[in-house]
Amino acid sequence: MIYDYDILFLGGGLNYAGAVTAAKAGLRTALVEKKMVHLGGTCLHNGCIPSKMYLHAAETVLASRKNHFTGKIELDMAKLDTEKETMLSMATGAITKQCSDVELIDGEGVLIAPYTVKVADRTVTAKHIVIGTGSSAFIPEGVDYDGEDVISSDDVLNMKELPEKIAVYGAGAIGLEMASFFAAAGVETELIWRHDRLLRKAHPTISKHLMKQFENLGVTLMGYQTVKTAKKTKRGVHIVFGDGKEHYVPKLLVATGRRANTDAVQTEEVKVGKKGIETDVHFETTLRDHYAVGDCNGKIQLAHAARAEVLYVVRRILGKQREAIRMENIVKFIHTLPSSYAYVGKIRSQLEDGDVTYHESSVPLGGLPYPHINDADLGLMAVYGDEENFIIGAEIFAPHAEELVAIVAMAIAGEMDATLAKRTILAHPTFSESLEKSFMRL
Ligand SMILES: Cc1cc2nc3c(=O)[nH]c(=O)nc-3n(C[C@H](O)[C@H](O)[C@H](O)COP(=O)(O)OP(=O)(O)OC[C@H]3O[C@@H](n4cnc5c(N)ncnc54)[C@H](O)[C@@H]3O)c2cc1C
Ligand SMILES: NC(=O)c1ccc[n+]([C@@H]2O[C@H](COP(=O)([O-])OP(=O)(O)OC[C@H]3O[C@@H](n4cnc5c(N)ncnc54)[C@H](O)[C@@H]3O)[C@@H](O)[C@H]2O)c1
Repeated sequence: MIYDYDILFLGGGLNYAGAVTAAKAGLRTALVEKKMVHLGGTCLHNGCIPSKMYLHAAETVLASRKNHFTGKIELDMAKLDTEKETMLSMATGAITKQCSDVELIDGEGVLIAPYTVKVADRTVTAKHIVIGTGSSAFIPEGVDYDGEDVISSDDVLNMKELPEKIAVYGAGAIGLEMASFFAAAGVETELIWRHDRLLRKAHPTISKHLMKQFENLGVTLMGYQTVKTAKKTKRGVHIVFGDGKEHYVPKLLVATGRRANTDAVQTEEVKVGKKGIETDVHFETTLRDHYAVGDCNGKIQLAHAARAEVLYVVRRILGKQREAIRMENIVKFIHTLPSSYAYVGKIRSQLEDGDVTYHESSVPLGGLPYPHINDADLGLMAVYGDEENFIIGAEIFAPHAEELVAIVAMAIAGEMDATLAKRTILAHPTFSESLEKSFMRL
């Protein structure tokens, strides 16, 4: 069969990185994106980048509330939104430029048969197809999303002014990040979730301290609650909880997870499961030469995971990839304020459930001058070693924990044991010196 392309990427989120690599390697490459002005996908336009920009701004407001500052700093959301749009259009322009050797096809693509994608009235074929159609906000039954008062993270990241009060439903990555953003920015914030603790699977001290951190921010914690119905009314959003109690709030942010976008798959040979498009360890679907990467395969919903997966697929097609990706080596984090939670490798709850002997070395940050200066008295560094004291994981609760955890991520990838790690002498005064201390005590 003669194909139009060697490789076609369906969806232009992190898939673009794979398309650029494939085209550079000389493959005839196409990328189909239904919203070409949003090339770069959710991470760039409605996810990682704008949310971190917002958190960074709110962090400044929070820091300015300390006693030794005078005056009141407020967040101008309209100006922040304008700056965000400028930054995003620059970044989209840069990505488009990188794609100069990729044929960009603007439109919604559907895999209608093996090796065949239909975009409007055009049908194109490719020897390899990489699906990267992402995910969308999941709205639970009974919740009437309207995009104005009952909103999703997409709507928050396009807000032109802050509400006076908001309730956030769901305590995963988005719920915790956005509750931190609103509270730090001075919005009266409620956090509603269905379990007793926050971050139930995290180190128990971190879980406890994160709750304390939210209390310190002034967030009203409403655990053990499910929202049965939520609907906009004249008095605000009317919420009825599972136990029948009623509540009114001006705005409700629904952050109860994201579901894989799988509608583009219209051929039975590619199996779609409950979590997303089914794939093996090589991200190949049930149909040979057809791959699914990123959020749509339901494995890990993170931008760097999506990027690693698509690059893995392209390198494998080019015959350059030998080892499968170790999913445990992917750093996971939640950006809360002032301390964030990050982990890599195995965490304590997984180690407790398994039958491996492990050691834990934890260093609390409370009482140390440098964390105190940085409002991180609730922080903790926990590093885990196996029976032979090889480093197998870490959980960190500290400002920008997602950066600090990189040290451990590299130690794990490099199969370092505690003896080698102990050779490291890190700077003072920093957060990383507490990590050095946890290596020393392992
Ligand atoms: C608020 C928020 C904050 C986040 N923060 C972080 C963070 O800090 N760090 C992190 O790692 N991750 C974060 N994430 C997750 C991250 O954004 C996603 O994991 C990542 O974007 C997934 O990339 P993807 O390429 O799989 O999908 P996407 O980026 O969603 O890209 C999919 C693309 O496919 C297109 N598409 C869909 N269907 C079709 C079709 N039929 N035809 C053509 N095109 C189609 C879409 O328009 C889209 O551009 C965040 C997510 C959200 C919502
Ligand atoms: N810093 C980051 O890396 C970052 C930031 C934001 C988002 N993300 C990614 O985006 C994805 C989506 O984030 P999210 O917070 O929406 O999802 P999530 O899976 O992290 O959390 C969803 C929350 O909603 C709850 N929930 C699920 N179904 C529910 C239901 N029917 N009723 C009530 N509660 C329910 C869950 O118990 C959980 O607390 C995450 O998987 C994450 O990987 C990552």
